[in-house]
Amino acid sequence: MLEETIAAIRPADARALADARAHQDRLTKPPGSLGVLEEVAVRLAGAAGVSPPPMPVPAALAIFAADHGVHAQGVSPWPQEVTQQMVANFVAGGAVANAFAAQTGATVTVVDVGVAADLAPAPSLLVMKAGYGTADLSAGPAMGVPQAVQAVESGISVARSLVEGGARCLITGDMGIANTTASAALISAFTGKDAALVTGRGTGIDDETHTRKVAVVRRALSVNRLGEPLETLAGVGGFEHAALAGFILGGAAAGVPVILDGVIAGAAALVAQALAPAVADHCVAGHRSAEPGHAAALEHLGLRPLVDLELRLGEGTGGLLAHPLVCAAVRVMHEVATFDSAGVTEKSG
Ligand SMILES: O=C(O)c1ccc[n+]([C@@H]2O[C@H](COP(=O)([O-])O)[C@@H](O)[C@H]2O)c1
Ligand SMILES: Cc1cc2nc[nH]c2cc1C
Repeated sequence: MLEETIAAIRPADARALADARAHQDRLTKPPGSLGVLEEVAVRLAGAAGVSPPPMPVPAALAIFAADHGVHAQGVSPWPQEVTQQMVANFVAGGAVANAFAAQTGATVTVVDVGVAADLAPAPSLLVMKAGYGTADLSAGPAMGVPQAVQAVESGISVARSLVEGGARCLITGDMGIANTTASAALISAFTGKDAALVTGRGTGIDDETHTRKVAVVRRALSVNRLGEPLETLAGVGGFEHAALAGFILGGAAAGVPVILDGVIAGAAALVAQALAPAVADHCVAGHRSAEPGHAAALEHLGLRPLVDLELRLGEGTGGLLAHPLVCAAVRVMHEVATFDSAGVTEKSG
């Protein structure tokens, strides 16, 4: 399933990109006046292979949840049970992600890919466990490569079934206490940036904890074999990173744009990009997280974040906030009159 998905991912279509740029310049606005939004619409045209690209509606958010053995190293101020408690909150509709999803009309699917407990069944909860939390990545591999592949394929199948159900835009979400440690390790491994530059304060840690967290990330990078992308993922990643990498690949393979949330999605997108370099052509960076590794990941992916509101929540919140901007960018391509059709005189010279 993974190989077939990677093989189905096409780079941006050059003809659709050129058509979209030309169309932007015929619309009744000074060329370039919509700034970054013009580039977003052009990107989506390239990804879809047609200009104008389809409207990215309806949108579907998938929140992948998992626990992390590295929590035992004291890298997060929150107890591990918060992961399962927040999953229950998502399912009950009480989290920020639920409010933002309602605001933009996105559906919410919650996927347990490795929470360290069995959760109460619910219609909006998919149970696709690759384990009950990872092993401590600072002591050895977080998971086996077969487990990583299983979680990646879970993400692919969630993307596929959302698209089969009618979704025309996928938004990444995550939940996992201590997952900013794994994110920093993945980002350092894939970008080559030093651990100290990409390790942040996650949910809010003091200086002493941050120093320990940087050391934990360094240890993770030295005790694990960092070679093939799946080996690196299995060594220092989390089950939600694996599933998110699959979700991103699955959306790209299905020809549906994927709006990335924060640092966890950024780390997962690096895995996806290492497996299928063209995948970034199908992604939009919803926002830039306050977590320092996120900017490094986005730079490596060649993506420019749409909003920067100093968010550091995860759950898909930054991706959800960007969705109306992406919709507006595409709507312009469908509805705005051209200089010819509206009889507006073009600039001279
Ligand atoms: O999305 C982000 O950029 C982001 C930045 C900081 C924290 N988070 C969320 O906070 C949790 C991880 O934080 P921590 O401090 O436990 O590693 C996890 O549930 C993430 O969704 C998310
Ligand atoms: C309360 C809480 C909510 C979250 N949502 C995503 N990560 C989170 C971490 C905490 C601690």
